[in-house]
Amino acid sequence: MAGLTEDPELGINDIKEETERNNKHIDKVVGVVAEESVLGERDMAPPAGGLIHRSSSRPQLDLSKAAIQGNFEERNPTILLPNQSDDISHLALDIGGSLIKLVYFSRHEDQSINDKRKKTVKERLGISNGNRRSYPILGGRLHFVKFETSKINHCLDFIYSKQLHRGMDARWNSELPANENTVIKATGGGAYKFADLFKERLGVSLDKEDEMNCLVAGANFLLKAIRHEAFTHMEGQKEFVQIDHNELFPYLLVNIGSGVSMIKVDGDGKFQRVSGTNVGGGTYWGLGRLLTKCKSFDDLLELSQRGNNGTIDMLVGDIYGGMDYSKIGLSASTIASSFGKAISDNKELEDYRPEDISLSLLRMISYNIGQISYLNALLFGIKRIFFGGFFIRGHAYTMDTISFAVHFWSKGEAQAMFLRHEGFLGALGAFMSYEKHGLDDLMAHQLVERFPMGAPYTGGKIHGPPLGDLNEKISWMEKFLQKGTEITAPVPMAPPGTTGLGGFEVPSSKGGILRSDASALNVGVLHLVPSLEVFPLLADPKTYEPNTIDLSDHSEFEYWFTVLSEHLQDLVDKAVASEGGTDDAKRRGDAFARAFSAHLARLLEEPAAYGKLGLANLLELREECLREFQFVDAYRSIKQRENEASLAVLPDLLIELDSMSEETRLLTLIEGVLAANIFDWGARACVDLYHKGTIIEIYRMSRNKMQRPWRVDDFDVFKERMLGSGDKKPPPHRRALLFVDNAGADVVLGMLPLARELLRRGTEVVLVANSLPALNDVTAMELPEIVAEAAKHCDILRRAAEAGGLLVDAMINTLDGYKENSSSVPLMVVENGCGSPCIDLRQVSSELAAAAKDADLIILEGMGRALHTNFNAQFKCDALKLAMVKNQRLAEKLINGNIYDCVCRYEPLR
Ligand SMILES: Nc1ncnc2c1ncn2[C@@H]1O[C@H](COP(=O)(O)OP(=O)(O)O)[C@@H](O)[C@H]1O
Ligand SMILES: CC(C)(COP(=O)(O)O)[C@@H](O)C(=O)NCCC(=O)O
Ligand SMILES: [Mn+2]
Repeated sequence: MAGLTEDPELGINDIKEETERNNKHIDKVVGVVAEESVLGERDMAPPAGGLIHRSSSRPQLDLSKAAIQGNFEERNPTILLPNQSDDISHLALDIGGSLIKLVYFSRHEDQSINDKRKKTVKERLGISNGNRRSYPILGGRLHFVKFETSKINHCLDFIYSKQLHRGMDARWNSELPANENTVIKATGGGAYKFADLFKERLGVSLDKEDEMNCLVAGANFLLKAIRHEAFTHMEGQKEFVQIDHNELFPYLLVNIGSGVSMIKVDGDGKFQRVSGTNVGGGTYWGLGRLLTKCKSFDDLLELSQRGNNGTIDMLVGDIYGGMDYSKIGLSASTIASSFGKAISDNKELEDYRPEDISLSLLRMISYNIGQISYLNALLFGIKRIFFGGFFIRGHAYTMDTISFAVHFWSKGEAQAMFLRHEGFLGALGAFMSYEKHGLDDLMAHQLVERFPMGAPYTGGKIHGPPLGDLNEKISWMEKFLQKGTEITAPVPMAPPGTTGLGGFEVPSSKGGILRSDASALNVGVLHLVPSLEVFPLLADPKTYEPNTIDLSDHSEFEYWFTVLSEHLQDLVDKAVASEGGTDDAKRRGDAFARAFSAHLARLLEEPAAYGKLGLANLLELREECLREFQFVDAYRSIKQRENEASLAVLPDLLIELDSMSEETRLLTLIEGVLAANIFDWGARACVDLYHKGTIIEIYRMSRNKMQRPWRVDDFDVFKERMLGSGDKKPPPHRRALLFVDNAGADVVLGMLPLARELLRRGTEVVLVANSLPALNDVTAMELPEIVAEAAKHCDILRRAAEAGGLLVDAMINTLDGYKENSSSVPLMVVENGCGSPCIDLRQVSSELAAAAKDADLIILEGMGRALHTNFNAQFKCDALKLAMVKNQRLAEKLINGNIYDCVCRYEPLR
């Protein structure tokens, strides 16, 4: 299998070498997946005995004279440790008998743009400086990688090449000498065994942390902080589970590494190692290697997929002459004795197929561990068992076998669960043990998992030296594709029925769905964004599910796979054009297309590879992928052109609106929002439409076609809330949050006039827009200028924008005489914290969260924000969801309607 790697900065070893050797022997490239890197000279750590002299002192954090930096009222102020001389590394290791696991942190570049809009919004909303957390986590990324312990030199070279052994400050400032007192937290036996080697090669001390402590700390962190970390795996079906923090304990943690530990966990730091077994991952790999001559663990696992253990295991039927032993509930295919047939006098090792041996061994060991785990769960009255360790390897058959054993023996009482970061528990725990990095209380909403290029294939492996820059990344992609055609083709499946279904009470993973390495899970990079918050107006954040479309339904995934694949070329063209169409842009465009196709192919093969996947995640993945190849804003010029065209007709529209009665005007405004939502460059049907007329023509056409009742039409209820009935005049809403969608007509001719109406009625309006570009969506950065332009033609908008501090720059010369308008309700703009056409309201900017506190009306607009996501979301205030459906299948599925049907769903707070 072609190997892309997990880490964004890593490339496949062979490919890297190819690049350096000027394209010779390209045929080596694909199909070879070395587990670890062979690093180029420039990345090599100094040889043993070299460079940095020893220091035996074991540094501690010096908290004396610790002081809060900046504002004391901030929730998580930065803490300065002036007397802290030793530089704390943000790398932690778990050096096990088989594998070295590495977790490291890289800091974000400081991206805070302190523009005036943000400042005024913050002042108005009474927020100081977000909620930055304490020293030194100011946002960053957590990376996960692994090496074989036998190749520890590659690991040392990797650490050296990334300068992970230098403390944070030294890494950030290359002028600073490496601090000889740097300590690295490490756990696992290798922390003792290799301490001297680390000192000699890297000049760092390993600060040893207890292994069990780390496993538990890692597991607790993952289960609390990462959404959908745990999943069940039965009969080939993965199901992600969200565990309530309050109901987490007690559980049994079974870590299947080289050996197996069973730990009863009762709380944070509260645990007891209750059992273990020496028959573990090392046994499978060790015995398997001897018996099959396999060269790698993955090969051994792969062999098992084609095996039939019935040729080597003694089955009940073998003993009972083909019959079941039904009295005690054993079918003829139950394994009576693993490897029992090998007692045969007339067969030698060579007479057995390696495939059969591997499967027999895998089943024996997995089943045995499942059974011992169950017994311990029974002994301690525990219902939940989490399995970790790299033996599991996300392998479907292994998980099914373990689940089966637990389910069978406990008669369904106990449940086996697995973890996406299976093998990294200890390393994460060691990482957590650094004091004062503030990570321990991070919440799920502050972590965003990303799968940068390199992610499509299995997680955590290092295949080559770190890629230095964008250029290396691109050439890696280019090389990859020259040979990597198989990446876009579905992975071939093993013929059905060859996976050895005859066996003990069969975990019924079908041969047909077990594919080579397909289910091994990808581990992404965790982005820590401490300023993200849960949207406070969600009725119930615990049950909130942003995605309307669940892509675990395979036909659904296939449909969207096709839609996104077909749209890809058009997107690449736009992206390349947005960067001037240069050769460099073309190269990046190609690389982007390859990377995104690779993601799609990986997901087609294993939809759960990146965790729980909804349509919103897929759309966001595409945007992330664009950004990765430095396409900042692919639709920039399209947005500009449409803004200008729309702003030119806005004055006429406003005059027309003002001539109407209140009632007609409200209807026309909502119609206008729906009609203008047709300008969506992400929808195939609409893009085809744009070739048929000018923006204004299409807008008119769209408006003329508006016919009530819309497919979902709650307008009358909304109107009553706004205008009342008879003499009853309801009070206006206090504050409305308008989640805007597309630039151009959508925002200018649709949402702005609606905002203006609300302002006129005395409602404060907050326009909520994307922090980063996505398709042709308008961003929070772009809005003030658009509003300023519109305000030139409209008093209401002008006064409100002034009151909201939006016109600080833009209107400086046109505002004489309108300086103070304290009487006007303000119009504000806040960013939503995301860069996607959809929105997950569990992760919004602190700015939006603050703005939400006084809001009693939210209006979600567009397909991405109101249909793909949040269609079923419930709020603590009135909510209006407005969108035109620009996709036939979605229209049929969601509203039993047709393309271009409209949704006006109003859900008043009851
Ligand atoms: N690439 C690999 N090389 C060796 N063993 C692997 C590999 N991938 C998975 N394994 C399995 O994982 C086990 C090691 O798991 P791990 O959790 O890292 O434990 P340890 O800390 O004892 O090294 C091995 O014994 C083997 O069964
Ligand atoms: C990406 C989008 C959600 C953006 O829609 P919007 O929120 O702008 O209304 C939408 O264009 C979409 O679902 N496009 C893919 C479907 C298609 O091309 O038919
Ligand atoms: Mn959009």
